[in-house]
Amino acid sequence: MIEIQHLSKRYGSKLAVDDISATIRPGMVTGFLGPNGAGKSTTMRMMVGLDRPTTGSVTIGGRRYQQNSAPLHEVGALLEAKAVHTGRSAQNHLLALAATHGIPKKRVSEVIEMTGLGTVAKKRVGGFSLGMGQRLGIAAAMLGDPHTLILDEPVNGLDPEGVLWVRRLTRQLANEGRTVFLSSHLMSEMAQTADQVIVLGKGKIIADAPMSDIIAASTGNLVHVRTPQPAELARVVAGPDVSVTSRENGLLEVTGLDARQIGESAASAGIVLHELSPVNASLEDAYLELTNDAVEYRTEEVR
Ligand SMILES: Nc1ncnc2c1ncn2[C@@H]1O[C@H](COP(=O)(O)OP(=O)(O)OP(=O)(O)O)[C@@H](O)[C@H]1O
Repeated sequence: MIEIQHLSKRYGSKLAVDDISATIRPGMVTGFLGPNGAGKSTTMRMMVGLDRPTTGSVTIGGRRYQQNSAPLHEVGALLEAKAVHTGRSAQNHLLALAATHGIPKKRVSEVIEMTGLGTVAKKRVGGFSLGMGQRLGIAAAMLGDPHTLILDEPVNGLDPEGVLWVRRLTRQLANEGRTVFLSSHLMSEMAQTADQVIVLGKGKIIADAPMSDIIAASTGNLVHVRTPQPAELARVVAGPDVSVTSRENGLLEVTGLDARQIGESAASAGIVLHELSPVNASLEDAYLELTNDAVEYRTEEVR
């Protein structure tokens, strides 16, 4: 379990993380979502003691990272995939890491196997692609067989097969009862990976909810109705939770009823319909809407 309490981080005049509190539970995959610059990496760095909080605290398994006597057994983290001595082979990098943490050599072979690095384990890390670097980073995070995994953009640079692999691996680790916390700026990726999602925007938490709730909220029941009798239709569908908005030439936007209910009301009143179409906002739209005010760097629209 990771507990974040009133955590803030200021860099000069920039408040990168702004008083956030959250609990990240074991046995599930928690996604950490937000646009570039939202403060995800800074939060994750504070979790593992690489950055010092300006205020507040983070504990993992009830202790601050620095208080863990065997941190690699408690927490595995992938933060900067390429933060590796590039002259070494992947295997030697992992062996050195294992040796300094009292981890047996056998475990190195296991994580190499687990991350699919077998064929490149003896190659110099300097020549690794971004994807292979990510796999090596995940191998290093897994070395101590930790209870908690913190992965910053783990699918970055991976091919589709690699993305699927990360998804299965994180699911398996969560099923084993571990705490799995991973960041992404892609809603589509998170939708398929995370059980719970924390959305960060400009250093603040703007949502902390089960993924299924976020998906359900994004598919509200807006229905487009086109009819030559808009006033009559508005009258027959009227109700306390129903709203009807008139758009251009006979198009009505109805919320609060689904297409079947509207169609049946229209039929029983003898109203002609030219169009009856449910409009489902995509999950990506919901995410953009959620983070719209919280985007740090906006690309100017090309004219
Ligand atoms: N060492 C630093 N010094 C000054 N500002 C920093 C530092 N690290 C991060 N920042 C700023 O803090 C804010 C949050 O950055 P952070 O990297 O945590 O965001 P992020 O959500 O991880 O985004 P990305 O996906 O782009 O990495 C940004 O405005 C960034 O420029």
